Amino acid sequence: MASERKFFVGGNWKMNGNKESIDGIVKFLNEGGLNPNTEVVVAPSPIYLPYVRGKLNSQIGVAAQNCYKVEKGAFTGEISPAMLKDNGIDWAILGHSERRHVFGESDELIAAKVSHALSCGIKVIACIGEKLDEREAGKTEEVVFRQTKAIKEAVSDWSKVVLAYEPVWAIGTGKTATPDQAQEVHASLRKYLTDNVSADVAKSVRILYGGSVTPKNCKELAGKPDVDGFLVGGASLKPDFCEIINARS
Ligand SMILES: O=C(CO)COP(=O)(O)O
Repeated sequence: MASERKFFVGGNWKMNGNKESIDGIVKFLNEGGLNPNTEVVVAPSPIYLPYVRGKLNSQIGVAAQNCYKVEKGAFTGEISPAMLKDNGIDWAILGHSERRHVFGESDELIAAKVSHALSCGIKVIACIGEKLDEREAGKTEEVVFRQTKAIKEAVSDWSKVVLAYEPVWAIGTGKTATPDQAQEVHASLRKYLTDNVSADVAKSVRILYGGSVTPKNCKELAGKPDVDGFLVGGASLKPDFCEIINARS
């Protein structure tokens, strides 16, 4: 089953890097002997998007970490999907937990962004995930289903969407979900998609895991049948990111 879905590894650089450090990352990615069976996309800070696009091998995709829900206008500080397209950028991460919880983005706003990005030809890495108190209260499914529902209502073409399950308690904490915990949620999400979208979409959509993925834990996570790749933060800034990209042979 999992083999029908191309393994996908995204590197979310968040608000990190400068030209010098980016040159280093680009060098190891361009020369890193990456598994051709893995789709790789990196997401630099917006100011470096064209810089990175210009330097990276064309097989490696580049994503924005966010974009806005309309094409243009009086929205100081925002970037539109049309502007991404204009700069050769094909992907956007939307609904990341830091956008939700540091910048207060709602399911409704994220859905509007997903819908507009797709309509402009930008592919979407749509993020979902529960907070620690929600997990401890037994509400993991309720939260990720609510977030997925908002996203599914905005999606016109699932072949342009990758889902990323990133439990908030695992992001940047060094506390990874166990492979069984990740598999359990991924399988529930696939069942949700079967019941609420279609069996075909459930079978074909890639569900990534994110949250303290490292070269050490990536292989075991990648061995789970419903884990189709990773969205990696901290470890995507280091040369051993290549080991994560090659986690599944
Ligand atoms: O938020 C993440 C990727 O989007 C995960 O970050 P870390 O890999 O640093 O935990």
